[in-house]
Amino acid sequence: MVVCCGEALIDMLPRAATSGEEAFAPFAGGAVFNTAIALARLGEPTAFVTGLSTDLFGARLEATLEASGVDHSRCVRSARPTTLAFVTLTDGQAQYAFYDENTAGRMFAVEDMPAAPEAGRPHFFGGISLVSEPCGSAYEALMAQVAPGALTMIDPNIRPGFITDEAAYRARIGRMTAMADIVKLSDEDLHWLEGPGEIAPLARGLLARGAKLVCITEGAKGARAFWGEETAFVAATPVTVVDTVGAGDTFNAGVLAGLAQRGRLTKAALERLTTEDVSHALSLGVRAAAVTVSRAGANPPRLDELA
Ligand SMILES: Nc1ncnc2c1ncn2[C@@H]1O[C@H](COP(=O)(O)OP(=O)(O)OP(=O)(O)O)[C@@H](O)[C@H]1O
Ligand SMILES: O=C(O)C(=O)C[C@H](O)[C@H](O)CO
Repeated sequence: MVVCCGEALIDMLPRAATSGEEAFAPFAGGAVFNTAIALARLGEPTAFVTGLSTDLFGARLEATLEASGVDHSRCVRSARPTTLAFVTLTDGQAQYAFYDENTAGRMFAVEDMPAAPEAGRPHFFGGISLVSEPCGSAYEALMAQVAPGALTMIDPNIRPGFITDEAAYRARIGRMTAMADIVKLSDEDLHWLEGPGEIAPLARGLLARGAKLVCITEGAKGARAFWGEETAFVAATPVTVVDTVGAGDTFNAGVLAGLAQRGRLTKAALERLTTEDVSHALSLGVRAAAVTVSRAGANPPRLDELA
């Protein structure tokens, strides 16, 4: 079972109203929520840890978790509101404005979890929860608790417009990427974190700081991976893009599910990665993400929708 830890929110997506005025429609989202849903729909046993509101949107998020078969028994319920993300689209490319003041997700605390963390299970972290406080500190502490005994993966999913204390955020992502066995970054995230330059040496810098596998996504081009002295590339699946919401999140689930299918989702097994393992994982990530970009909101695919 993979444990996904981070934000569940509502993406408000622009819709042309019949009157011609602007309107927004709610879709279940949050980077880590999307990864959890995608993993379960790809057939991997999945648990989700977050601060979940009991409001109308929280109930909708919980219903989506339930319908997708995600174990949500460790979510912290509260009457605080659900975090909202207002999305603008330019040629399908999403930009986000987040509203997380005093929300159930932002106020998440490890000590409020109804059951103890699942030590020993693979854990996934990321998203805007690593920017805000107090949840950022809570997820970092949870990662520090599980990382010595369990495989961990991080996708910081960097949203520069949302970061207020850049020095503190850079320090946190530096500590968490050094703790993680698998680091995923988009090419834009890689340059925001590591500066300008060729992708390969920047990715290898992350390997030198402790990661065993680094995945770099390049939008419509596809995705690359770096491990040991090796590298692999899988081209994106060409599709008609509706919106890119959840592309990277679904890709992450494909990578985790692909590694699990090859028996590589433990710290020890990750040391013995082969090109076939990584190509299988990248290819599942790329194919699943292509379905996500081809429909509205994140809404990741089930395994039987990949054909
Ligand atoms: N236009 C596209 N056509 C086909 N596949 C795409 C397209 N855009 C993205 N993808 C797939 O999704 C993967 C992740 O996309 P991207 O690099 O944009 O990640 P990201 O920036 O983390 O995404 P997001 O933050 O929107 O979730 C890509 O590697 C690719 O496989
Ligand atoms: O949770 C995050 O970090 C997000 O960026 C969430 C977005 O609103 C969206 O659901 C996924 O990219």
